[in-house]
Amino acid sequence: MNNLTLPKKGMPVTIITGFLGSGKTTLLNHILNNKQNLKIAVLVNEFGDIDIDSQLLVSVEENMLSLSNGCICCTINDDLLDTVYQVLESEQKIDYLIVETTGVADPLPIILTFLSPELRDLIRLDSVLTLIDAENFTPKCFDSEVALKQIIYGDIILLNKIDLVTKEKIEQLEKEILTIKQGASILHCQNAHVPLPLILDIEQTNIDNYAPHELESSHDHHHHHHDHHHSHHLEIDGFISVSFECDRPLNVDKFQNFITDNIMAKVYRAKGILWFAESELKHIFQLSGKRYDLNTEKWQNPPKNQLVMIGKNISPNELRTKLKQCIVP
Ligand SMILES: Nc1nc2c(ncn2[C@@H]2O[C@H](COP(=O)(O)OP(=O)(O)OP(=O)(O)O)[C@@H](O)[C@H]2O)c(=O)[nH]1
Repeated sequence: MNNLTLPKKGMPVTIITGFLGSGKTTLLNHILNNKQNLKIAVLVNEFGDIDIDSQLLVSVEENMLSLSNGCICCTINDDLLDTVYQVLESEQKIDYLIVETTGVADPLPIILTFLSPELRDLIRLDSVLTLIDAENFTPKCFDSEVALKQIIYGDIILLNKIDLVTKEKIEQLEKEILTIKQGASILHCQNAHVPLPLILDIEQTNIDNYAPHELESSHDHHHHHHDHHHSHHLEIDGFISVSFECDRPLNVDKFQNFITDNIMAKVYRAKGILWFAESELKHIFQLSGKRYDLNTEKWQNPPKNQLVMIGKNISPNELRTKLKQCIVP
């Protein structure tokens, strides 16, 4: 990152957006692993009510801030402001702030918060990066309005997971993305590996692209752009999030059956930390679309199970009941 000369006016902020499972956390880890001496604060926001992402991130010590309580695009705008002030007032000088939105966040209210009078003289919104899952993306954007907005408001589109598709599919995806956003800047990547000078401190967000009435006090944003209430947080574009926690081990065979019989058919995205009676290791479960994997590492804390599942038309009670049947008696 020799090209970075920081800071310019105000602390730079990069927003990472992109649909469920597209590779946002993978990109954040890539940035944190290659940031060299840059002091980065990260703000992650989870759709589910268990904060799994911060456990999957490489350690950033005290500069890791988490907003779990729903979706930052909606009613926790004030929390977002407070958290940003906290970063700005931090005793150790922070060079850069990276915000990872949930996979179902509309990025516009978040962008507007950073461009609002409360923040725009203190920070500099550098760019909005949008991850796209090359394997699972469809032109209909999963019938999700937010997925479409993530592309429209992205300054750079990272077409990720290119290892899982053919060259022809990549070309076709590019065309589809360009019909959604004319003139989009698209980078291809695998495991979100892109040289950092191409994505950080690139000054791509142009405040002039946003109408003056949108750039008013951030306190008003969600009234203008969203009129849903707190209780709708976990149901956006028909996606609902179901969480499961328990401090007894699961039977691995029963869990495998649970995945094939229930999760694969109905759940679009799942992630979790799992404890199996048959293993002394911690298992990290990741599913997006039709693909899942289980990785292992050593437990650092007392073992337990934490799983978040996101999908449309899924029944929280049914999923939780079936998961309970996987617990070793
Ligand atoms: N094969 C392949 N897998 C990838 C690639 N990038 C990410 N993954 C995997 O895709 C899964 C989802 O990646 P994440 O980075 O957690 O996605 P995310 O956008 O943060 O997910 P949410 O926050 O839940 O929306 C993980 O299992 C990653 O290891 C890639 O380029 N190729």
